[in-house]
Amino acid sequence: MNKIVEIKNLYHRYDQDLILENVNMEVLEGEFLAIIGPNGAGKSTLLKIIVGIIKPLKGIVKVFNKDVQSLKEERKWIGYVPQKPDLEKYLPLKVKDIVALGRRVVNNWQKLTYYDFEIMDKVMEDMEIKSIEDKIYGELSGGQQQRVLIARALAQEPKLLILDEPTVGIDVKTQNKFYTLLRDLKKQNKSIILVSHDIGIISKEVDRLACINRKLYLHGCPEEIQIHGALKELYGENFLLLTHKEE
Ligand SMILES: Nc1ncnc2c1ncn2[C@@H]1O[C@H](COP(=O)(O)OP(=O)(O)OP(=O)(O)O)[C@@H](O)[C@H]1O
Repeated sequence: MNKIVEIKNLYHRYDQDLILENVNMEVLEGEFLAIIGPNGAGKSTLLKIIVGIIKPLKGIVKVFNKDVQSLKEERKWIGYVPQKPDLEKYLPLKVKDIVALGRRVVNNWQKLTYYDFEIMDKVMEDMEIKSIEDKIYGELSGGQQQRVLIARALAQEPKLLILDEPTVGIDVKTQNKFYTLLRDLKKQNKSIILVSHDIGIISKEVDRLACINRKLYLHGCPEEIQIHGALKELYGENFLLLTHKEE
């Protein structure tokens, strides 16, 4: 199966602090990988390296079989939902303007077409924000803002979706809808990387889990991680990981 992301011997530091140490992992086409680990473990940093926003200190990072720093057109195939960006402070944009950014990235900032609007409508309906499309983003609740950011990333129709704690502040109903959406994307052979602290939910949804705390502790299916006691090693507590993955 095609490797969409391949990371070898990755190291990164901020100032003198080593944040990632010898991380090796991969994400296959159509695979749903969740990254878990305690606060400050380096998860967001790893995502930013995969997206190409941060250049690592050392190591190989390939996305779509190319060095991530050399991606050109392929960069548009990556949809990224960052953790708590404070867009609203700077931009008085409406919901639909932010979702449109996802389409503009793909169509090279050309005038939006009928097709672009169709996609925007679909993702806004999926994230239940169509009714607030004319509202100013900065005036929405935290959960509503998060849905807009997810819709923006989905509007790109990405081949690789990278999500940094996307469901924080989102109500349970919308969270369920969101996971259903992720399942649909997986069926379309899209790859997904999700950082989340919600171990219970994600262990039901994902193909593999990567446990990170500076180093990669384990990279395997949720059941395998439970057997190896990686969560205990990671969090220093005895974790009961509930895996009810349906066939
Ligand atoms: N731009 C930066 N400059 C300096 N240090 C940073 C920077 N970004 C992150 N760090 C530090 O690097 C470490 C890892 O941060 P990171 O955000 O990657 O962790 P995380 O696993 O995503 O944490 P959380 O679960 O709390 O979101 C933290 O100690 C953080 O303070």
